[in-house]
Amino acid sequence: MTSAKGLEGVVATQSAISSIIDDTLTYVGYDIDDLADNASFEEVVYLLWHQRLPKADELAELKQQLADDMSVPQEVLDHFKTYPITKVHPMAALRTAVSMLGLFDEEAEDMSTEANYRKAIRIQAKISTLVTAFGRIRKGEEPVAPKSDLSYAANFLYMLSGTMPEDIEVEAFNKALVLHADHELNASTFTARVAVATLSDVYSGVTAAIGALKGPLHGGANEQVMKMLTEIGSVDNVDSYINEKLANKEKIMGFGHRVYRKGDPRAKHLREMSQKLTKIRNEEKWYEMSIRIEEIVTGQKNLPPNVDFYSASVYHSLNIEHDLFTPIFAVSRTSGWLAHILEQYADNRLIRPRAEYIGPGMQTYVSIEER
Ligand SMILES: CC(=O)SCCNC(=O)CCNC(=O)[C@H](O)C(C)(C)COP(=O)(O)OP(=O)(O)OC[C@H]1O[C@@H](n2cnc3c(N)ncnc32)[C@H](O)[C@@H]1OP(=O)(O)O
Ligand SMILES: O=C([O-])CC(=O)C(=O)O
Repeated sequence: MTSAKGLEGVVATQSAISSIIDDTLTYVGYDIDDLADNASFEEVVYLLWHQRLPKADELAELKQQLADDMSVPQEVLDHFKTYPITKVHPMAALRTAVSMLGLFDEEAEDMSTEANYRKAIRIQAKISTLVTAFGRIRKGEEPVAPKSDLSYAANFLYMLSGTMPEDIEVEAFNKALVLHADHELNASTFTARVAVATLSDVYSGVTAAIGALKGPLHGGANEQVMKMLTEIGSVDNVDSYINEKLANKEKIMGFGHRVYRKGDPRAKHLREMSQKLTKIRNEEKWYEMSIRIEEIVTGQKNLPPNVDFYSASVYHSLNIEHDLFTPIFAVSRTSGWLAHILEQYADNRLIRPRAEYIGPGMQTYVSIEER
């Protein structure tokens, strides 16, 4: 037996949801550039779950279902107040909260296709309520109830800030949600599929996936990018900061990718949004610093930015607290996780690879007195 470290290059499943071929990302055959420029997040959710774009009435129905299901059991909100709330990372809180949601879902153990689809809608609806409510409760503010006439993107921003978002903010946020929705067999999606391939329930799959997304080599990188930008502080400091990191062989967060070689097609959309929003906010330094970092890292290491790099300055420009960046990634990626979970159930086989054993050969047990 031979092993591929990190399963690099291993094709572990078939999927009809999204593909990365020659650095082109598609959702069900639609180019991500096309979707980023034209689609609403709700349309993308439908696309990922049904493998076709919705007709107008189907989209209206999904939007209605999502709006109807956004409220979260009071017990889950109250539970937030029992956490050491100013210290816990919001991704850790979200991981617990999604698991707890399952306790209040009467259909949690119903494994029928219909019940699993209904749970997908409920989880997608409630996850943005959870993130925004946590963001408020930890500051001593009351959660804000969603408005049923707002889009998913607008509702998130509204529930988080308590004020109506501007059109440009909704446009940027919707685009970010579309861009993050799915990405073939990334680590968190694989995690979700492994969990449910044991025929565990949907909540297990999403909870496990949140845990995998949290790490800085995956979704957690967007928060680390903002930490780095904040530490650098100004364009003048970029060169020395980045050169020192590279000389010390440290990783620059938001760069590199396991699959893309020429570059992540999502990054340019976020770069464009970052330029627009930082200009509107009169805080161009975040964009200018990012551009200079990109020049250095691509120039010296030939590593292009990934989706996490420019999303940081975009979310910062939307006045979102930095530790909520990864939970926002989770809000969007939940749609992809759920699509993969439903696909896994539809043609399931336990996922159980092998390990190449590299430990000692056969040994004889020695009693504790003789060791
Ligand atoms: C949504 C997402 O999950 S996108 C990815 C988000 N994560 C990040 O941005 C974190 C920074 N990037 C990384 O750590 C990596 O590029 C990953 C995890 C994304 C991909 O990792 P892998 O395919 O396993 O590549 P690996 O980590 O083995 O790196 C290969 C080489 O490139 C270097 N490298 C990779 N990424 C970076 C980086 N961001 N900065 C500097 N060097 C890097 C490594 O040091 C290594 O060099 P070496 O061969 O001299 O030792
Ligand atoms: O595909 C990956 O390995 C990571 C990634 O870009 C994503 O999950 O969006």
